[in-house]
Amino acid sequence: MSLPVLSRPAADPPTSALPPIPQSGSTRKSLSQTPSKLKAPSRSSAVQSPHVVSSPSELPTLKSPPNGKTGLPTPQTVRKTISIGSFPQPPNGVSRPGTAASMASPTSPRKRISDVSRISTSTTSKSKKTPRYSSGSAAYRMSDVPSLLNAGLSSVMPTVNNKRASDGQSSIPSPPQSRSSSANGSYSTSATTFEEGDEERGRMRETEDSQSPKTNKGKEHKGNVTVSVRVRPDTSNHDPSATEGEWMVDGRRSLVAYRGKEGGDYVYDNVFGTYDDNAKVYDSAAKRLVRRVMEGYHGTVFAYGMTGTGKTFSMQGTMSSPGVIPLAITDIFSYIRETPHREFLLRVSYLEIYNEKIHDLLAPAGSSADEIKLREDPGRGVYATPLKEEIVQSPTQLLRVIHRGDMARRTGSTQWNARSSRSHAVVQIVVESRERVTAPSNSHESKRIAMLPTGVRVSTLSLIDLAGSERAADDKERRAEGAHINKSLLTLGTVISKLSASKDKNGNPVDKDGKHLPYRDSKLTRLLQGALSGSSLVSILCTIQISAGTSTVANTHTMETLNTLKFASRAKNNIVSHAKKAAEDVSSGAAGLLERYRAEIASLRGQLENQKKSADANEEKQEEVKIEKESTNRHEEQMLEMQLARTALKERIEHLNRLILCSKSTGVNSGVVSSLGMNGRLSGGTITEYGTSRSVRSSTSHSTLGNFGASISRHPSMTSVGGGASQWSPLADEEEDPGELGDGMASVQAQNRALQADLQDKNRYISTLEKRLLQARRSSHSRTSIGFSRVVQDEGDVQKQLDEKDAIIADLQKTVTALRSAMRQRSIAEMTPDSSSGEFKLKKSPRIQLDDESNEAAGQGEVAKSSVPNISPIALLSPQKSGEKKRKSVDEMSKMLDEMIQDKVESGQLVKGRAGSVRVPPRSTSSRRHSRRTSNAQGGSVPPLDTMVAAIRVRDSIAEPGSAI
Ligand SMILES: Nc1ncnc2c1ncn2[C@@H]1O[C@H](COP(=O)(O)OP(=O)(O)OP(=O)(O)O)[C@@H](O)[C@H]1O
Repeated sequence: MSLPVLSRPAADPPTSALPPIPQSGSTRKSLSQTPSKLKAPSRSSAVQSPHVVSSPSELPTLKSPPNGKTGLPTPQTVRKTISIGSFPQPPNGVSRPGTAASMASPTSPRKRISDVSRISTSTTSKSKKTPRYSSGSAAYRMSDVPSLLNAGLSSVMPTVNNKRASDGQSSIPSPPQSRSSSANGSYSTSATTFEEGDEERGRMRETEDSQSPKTNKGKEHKGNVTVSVRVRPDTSNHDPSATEGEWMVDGRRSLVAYRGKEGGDYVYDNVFGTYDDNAKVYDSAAKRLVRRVMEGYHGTVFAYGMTGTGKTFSMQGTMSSPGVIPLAITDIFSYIRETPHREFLLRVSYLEIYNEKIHDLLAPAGSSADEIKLREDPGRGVYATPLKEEIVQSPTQLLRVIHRGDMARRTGSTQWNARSSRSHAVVQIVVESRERVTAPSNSHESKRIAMLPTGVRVSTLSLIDLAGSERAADDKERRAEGAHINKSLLTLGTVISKLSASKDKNGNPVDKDGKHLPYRDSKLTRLLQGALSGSSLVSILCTIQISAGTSTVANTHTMETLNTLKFASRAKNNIVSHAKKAAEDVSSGAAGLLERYRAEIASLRGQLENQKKSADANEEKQEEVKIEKESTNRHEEQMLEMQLARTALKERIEHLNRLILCSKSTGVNSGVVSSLGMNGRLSGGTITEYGTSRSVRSSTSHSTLGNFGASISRHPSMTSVGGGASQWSPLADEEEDPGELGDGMASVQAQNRALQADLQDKNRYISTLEKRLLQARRSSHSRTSIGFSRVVQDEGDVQKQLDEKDAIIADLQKTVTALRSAMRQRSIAEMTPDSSSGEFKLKKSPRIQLDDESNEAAGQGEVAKSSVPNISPIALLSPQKSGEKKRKSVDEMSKMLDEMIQDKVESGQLVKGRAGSVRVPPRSTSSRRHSRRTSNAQGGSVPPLDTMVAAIRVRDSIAEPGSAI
């Protein structure tokens, strides 16, 4: 069969978001005028459908088209349950549905389902006054019913002549495929190619709504309610031909007709046959509602039907054929992707009503949650609380959450369904959206934008899988569950029927708010109150299973199926939706999570920036502290170095001070005297020798012979005394140092050391000379051996030189000996300033005294003992009188030495240097001869120096008996 191409309506497609009720006045009128004549095609009288004609005689019949050659029953065989507002009404007189009886008229014995297409054709062809109607009921319905859920469908539906794959019937084609996105990428749905235009129309309607409120005033929005019927394939073993002729399912015309007892024709928004899959069901029954929810409307989709008829199958589906819920989730996220100018926040909850108790299916297993109650809020409507809500960001995440809830749902095996849902399950997806604000470029702007009063729109999509109505089960528990289920379903039917009953003569509900309706009789109706009372878009999917035969089961199925069909008819007729797009709430109090999150994000951003600033400041501070610390460390290091240097300097100073003190106290420490081994000499000391030694000291200090002065500081003796020759610097001042007690004792000591240094230097000088002499001898011998004849003439000169050297050496040795002797004498003089006087003994230290006792006569010791008072060693060692004598002797000795040196200089034996030093001059032959002569002429006469040397030798021979001079 080819259907005529649907011509676009002359007028523009509907542009109102919430279009006026598509019912013509006649339609509503006809319904209102004929309620008494209509009765439900059900045996049950509990709920009477006012839209079903009970008698074919009372109903107008559809005439066959003039060219009707189908041989199909007369038009009256097709019942018209067309009072459903969203459906286009046939022209006058043809809208009255036929009855079951009419369907079973002789002219049209039982029609087989396979004949439906012909039925449809014949039916429409008979309507002469309404050629459009004859062209296909679905086609003109959609064009004439610009409801929100099928808004503009006619305008985008190019043709309606698509052959229906199932049942060989034509049906409303699905919108073209617009996307293939899915949560898992495993499926796709048709649908949204036209949605851009659809959205545009939606917006236009929205604008019109706001600009011309009168347009919708007083008009019903029945087009916002979609009722669909889905026929489940019969899996029973009975002969499928048994149902033929008894039931007719015409998907193209959305018709279900029962020609049995109390049968009739039922037309809905959608009728899905056994071969229609879930995608088809979703596209036709729920897709647009989901889209409207994303635009800001509340929407409710629920499946109603007898147990085992495919409610869960339709809502959840399978992996290969996902149902309404997963497909809706896919579309939700597709919409979000396609709407970049808005931002969304999704949160989902999942509850079940089991035995009239609400359970949170997302609550962790085993958690003792509080009892969930239903509350009502003017803004939110009726809602369950406390209920766990999860914010989801992807289809997969949302599907996982719902799957988790499914796992927690109560199911049980019944005689009709191995896995029967024993509860009503409600998935609620709350969609928050707002205009997207430009991403801030800086923090200041961020704060400013965050404060903008952009409103948040909150809408809710409720996807409900009701438990199936059922006959009393054998099992007790199942019976109890069934009782609750049936009670709630009965209440639902009652409410829906009362919705109808509460209408006034004009067809308007008397109580728009539904205050007097028994919503509170069950949790289900209470929860569905908002949807049933018209604040939301509604899509009801009723599932049936067609059975034939006369068996009890078949009869039960038939009864239940008819009840379901009646329920669907009542729902379609009675539910009036006033759904409006939710306003964008700019008040902070009622703002949704999105706004709160936005504010929180702004606040967190502010905090982050503050933290960043403080972190930067901290970093700077730390840097400063670090630099400061480094400088402090450097400073400390410097200070430490300085401290060390100061300490070292201090130590040096102290050391030097100690040295000074030591040097000053050298004469004080009598122990030093004994360490010098003076005791033995003390006994042998004479006044003459003492005086000699003093003169030597004087000579040293005043004449500064040679390098004596320089050598003093390096003298080992100084080390022993002062702890280090190098630290002995103030020698020059020593001569000026009057001594610790001002008696010149320290000077004497220093002179003593100076003499020792002199002695050392002289020794070195002597050894140097000896070495040179030896070298000269060697070279002389070698020269002799090489060219003896040639040098023999110089032999005399060499010999002379050697003699002269020997003489000088001898002189120097003598001088050294004399100096040494003088030193010793002076030391003795220090200790024995006046050996002849009894004063000495009196002033000796006790130690010296003891030593004396061991070396001298006992008598003297006794005197000493008896006469030694308790006098300090300093006093003993620093007798004023003896000091004067010593100074005098030293001066005399110095004077003598100076005279001797002067003699030597004058005689040419010594040459004075620039710095007052003296040296032996290189002798000329004449001078050497003169010297020899002088020496010979003098014979044994000894010059004054020699005399002194001799004296010293004498003394040395006393002091050092073993030493040979
Ligand atoms: N249209 C269909 N096509 C194929 N199989 C279907 C269809 N509808 C239902 N079924 C199958 O029928 C069985 C029962 O379906 P389902 O559980 O959905 O029924 P129900 O109405 O939810 O029952 P209950 O109310 O007891 O939960 C399942 O095995 C399901 O796969």
